[in-house]
Amino acid sequence: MIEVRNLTKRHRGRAVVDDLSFTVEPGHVTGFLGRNGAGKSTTMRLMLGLDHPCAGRVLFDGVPYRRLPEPLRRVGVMLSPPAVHPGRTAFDHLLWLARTNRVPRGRVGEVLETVGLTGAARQRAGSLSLGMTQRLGIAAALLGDPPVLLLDEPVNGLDPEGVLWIRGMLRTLAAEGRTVFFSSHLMGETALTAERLVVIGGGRLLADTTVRRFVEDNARSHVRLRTPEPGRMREALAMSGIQVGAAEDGSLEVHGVEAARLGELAAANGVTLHEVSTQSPSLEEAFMRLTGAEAGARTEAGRR
Ligand SMILES: Nc1ncnc2c1ncn2[C@@H]1O[C@H](COP(=O)(O)OP(=O)(O)OP(=O)(O)O)[C@@H](O)[C@H]1O
Repeated sequence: MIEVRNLTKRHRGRAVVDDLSFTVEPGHVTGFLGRNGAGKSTTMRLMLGLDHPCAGRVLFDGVPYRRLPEPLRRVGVMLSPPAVHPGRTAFDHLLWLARTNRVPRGRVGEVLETVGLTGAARQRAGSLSLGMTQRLGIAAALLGDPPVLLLDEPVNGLDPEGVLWIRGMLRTLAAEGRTVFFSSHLMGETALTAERLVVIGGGRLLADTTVRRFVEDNARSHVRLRTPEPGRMREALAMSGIQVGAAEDGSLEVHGVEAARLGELAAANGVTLHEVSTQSPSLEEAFMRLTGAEAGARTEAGRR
């Protein structure tokens, strides 16, 4: 479990992480989302003791990172891009990490296999593709078989196959009872990978909830209507006091009215429909709505 308590960091008097508190539980994949400059990297650095907080603390199963006796065995970390010596082979990079952390040598081959890098074990790290370097970073994070994983943008640089692989990997690790926390700016990917979300804006906590709840709370579904008679459909809707918007593809968008009612209305008015479908909102829509509202509120507060 990771506990972030009242974490605060100021740079030149400005709070970039502002009284941030959240808990990351084991057994789930938790995504860490925020717009550019929201404070994700600073938070991660503070979590790992790479930066000193002005206030607050972060505990990994009750212990601050710096006080963990064998950190590699307690918290697997991958910062983006992974820090790898370009002249060392993938194998030697992991062997060096294993030796300096009292991890058995045999574990190196195991994690190389887990991340699909066995064939590239003797390749110098500097000659690995971005996707392979990410895999090597994940191998290093897994080396100590830690109960907690903290990954900064683990999907960066991975091809579609790699993205699928990491999704399965993170879910498997969480299903094994580990605490899995990863930052990302890819909403679609986060929605598919994470069960829980921590969302920050302006260094403050905006949401700490499940992906499903976050979407339900921050975005609404709507009905899409496609018709060869948009003018007549608009008229029929207007007669019933229903407001309608237009999507970029020319279809009509209706909020707050059930698809069945719209179909019946079209039939009653003799309007041909080619599509009546309920569109579920995406994590991206929910995120934009929440973080947009929060950024607007901060701008307003700044003006006052
Ligand atoms: N050493 C520093 N000195 C001054 N300001 C800093 C410093 N480090 C970070 N900041 C500021 O703190 C804010 C948060 O930065 P941070 O890199 O943590 O955000 P982020 O959410 O990781 O963004 P991104 O997705 O762009 O990486 C930014 O406004 C940044 O300019």
